[in-house]
Amino acid sequence: MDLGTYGYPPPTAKKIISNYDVPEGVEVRGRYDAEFSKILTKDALKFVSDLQREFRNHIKYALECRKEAKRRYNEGALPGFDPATRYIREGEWICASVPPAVSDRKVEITGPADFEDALSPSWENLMRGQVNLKDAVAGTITFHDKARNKVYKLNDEIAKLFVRPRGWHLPEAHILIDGEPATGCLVDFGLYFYHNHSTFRRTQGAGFGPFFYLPKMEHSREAKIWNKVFEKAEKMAGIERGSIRATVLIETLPAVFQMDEILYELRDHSVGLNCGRWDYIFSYVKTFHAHPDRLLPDRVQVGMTQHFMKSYSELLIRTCHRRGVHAMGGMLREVKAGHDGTWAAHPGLIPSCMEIFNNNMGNAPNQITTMKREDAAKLTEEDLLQIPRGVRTMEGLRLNTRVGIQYVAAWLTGSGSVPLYNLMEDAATAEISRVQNWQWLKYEVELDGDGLGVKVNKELFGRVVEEEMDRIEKEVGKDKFKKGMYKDACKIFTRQCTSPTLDEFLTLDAYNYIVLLHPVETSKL
Ligand SMILES: CC(=O)SCCNC(=O)CCNC(=O)[C@H](O)C(C)(C)COP(=O)(O)OP(=O)(O)OC[C@H]1O[C@@H](n2cnc3c(N)ncnc32)[C@H](O)[C@@H]1OP(=O)(O)O
Ligand SMILES: O=CC(=O)O
Ligand SMILES: [Mg+2]
Repeated sequence: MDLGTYGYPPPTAKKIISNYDVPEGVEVRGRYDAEFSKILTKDALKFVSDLQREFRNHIKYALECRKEAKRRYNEGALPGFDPATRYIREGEWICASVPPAVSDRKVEITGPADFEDALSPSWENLMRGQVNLKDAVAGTITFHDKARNKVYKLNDEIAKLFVRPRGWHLPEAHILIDGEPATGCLVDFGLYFYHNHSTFRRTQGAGFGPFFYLPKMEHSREAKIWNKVFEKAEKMAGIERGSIRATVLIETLPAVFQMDEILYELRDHSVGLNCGRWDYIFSYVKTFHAHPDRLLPDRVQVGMTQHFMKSYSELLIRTCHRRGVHAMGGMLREVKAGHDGTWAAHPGLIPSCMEIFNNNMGNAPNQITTMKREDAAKLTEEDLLQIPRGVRTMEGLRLNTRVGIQYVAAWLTGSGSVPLYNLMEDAATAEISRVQNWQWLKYEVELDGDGLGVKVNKELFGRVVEEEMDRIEKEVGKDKFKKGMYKDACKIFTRQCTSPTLDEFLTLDAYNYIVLLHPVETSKL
């Protein structure tokens, strides 16, 4: 049978069996579950399909523009500030004032409300995520871990939820709107907003919200679409314009030249920008994948002290504070530089993060008015693009391969966030491993840090893959190795590292492996 893209049958004479009550033009091809049906209500799906129909052409256009920019970078052009929007960068304007509910954001725990880097977007994960979010906003979420006989419930004082929908590029293959897969982020946003806006504003946002993180944008035209989506949502809900607030992750290289423009588009809905450093490194490689003079050293050497990273975070702080909103970022170095808060991926990190921010900021909730970083105004395109310094080693190649394969194996089996070798791996960090291997192979780079003059080529990589698979098997044990999807992961990762053209996203290809469509039966007609 021809399964077409994402494995669903082409629209011939098939009758979909689904117990979901759907509006006109919408098909739900994910597994039916009574819990999910409380999320996938006809009205909520109608809201999602309205968003899809109104914005699909804007989204298609924005993704086409990404391709066009890529073509230019591949021909040698560099990303830079857009002369056409100088008036926005130089103009005096500020964003709407920060809602009191989120004025202090010194430490944000990541994971629980993430549909993005930390999540494998299977139907089960996404829908369970929506069910959990609804219960969390209602304050009723509980979990009984039977194996450990432990019951989890919310404390009296709870963190404010920021939900991170997927990036613009990811489809949701289990929901078809007018015969096409829905845009993943509109499903994530639409279902969550529809069910929770009212409770959220009452219990968490002090009249504002819901709050969002927006990932992986490359241009302000993409922020403009989000702004319009927010306005439409506010209108549908009958709430004041500017109620919804979002922090945009600056995590692509082109977006660093668009920070003012992105804030400007979202000025009624913004609560700042965040340095998404891992995707940013990935994006550096991707943007310059046709530039052999811009090869990265080992992944572990690309930290915040690299000039291009330091410049990016300083310009982000300056931009945010000039426009009256938060600059979210990293730790000690960054709090001193002017960041207003950080992410912690594990609760064990919270006390030290909190201590560092409290010690450096005193009782102030943030540094928006006190750390203007006007000095960062002098940062140039050259600063933001400076080639990272360091060396490449065999261990770097091995680690990328070992981590990349294990991450993809975990992702294929439902986990998007995996602690490996004392680091928290997610889709963004796995992307660095993938594109770095691709780049080194493509340009047959010399591993100059080992002093052996070894060049990376397909033969060497093939051996590395074999040896690292053996090592993974030893580390995780034969049983887990057999049951896990390590061989599929190895196939996906290796294909992407060696393909003649660089795949846009690791997860786009891997998504085909996790789409599980609802059974179909042949129509009697
Ligand atoms: C580039 C980026 O996008 S960065 C952000 C993306 N990455 C993330 O968000 C990662 C988030 N982190 C996680 O999901 C988890 O920490 C994991 C899955 C990696 C590890 O989880 P576990 O295996 O449960 O870790 P561990 O056993 O050390 O956890 C200790 C306790 O902290 C809890 N915990 C761990 N991480 C988190 C978290 N992020 N949020 C809330 N609670 C957490 C665990 O539930 C556990 O609680 P318990 O002892 O009461 O049962
Ligand atoms: O989303 C965060 C990142 O670093 O990427
Ligand atoms: Mg990211």
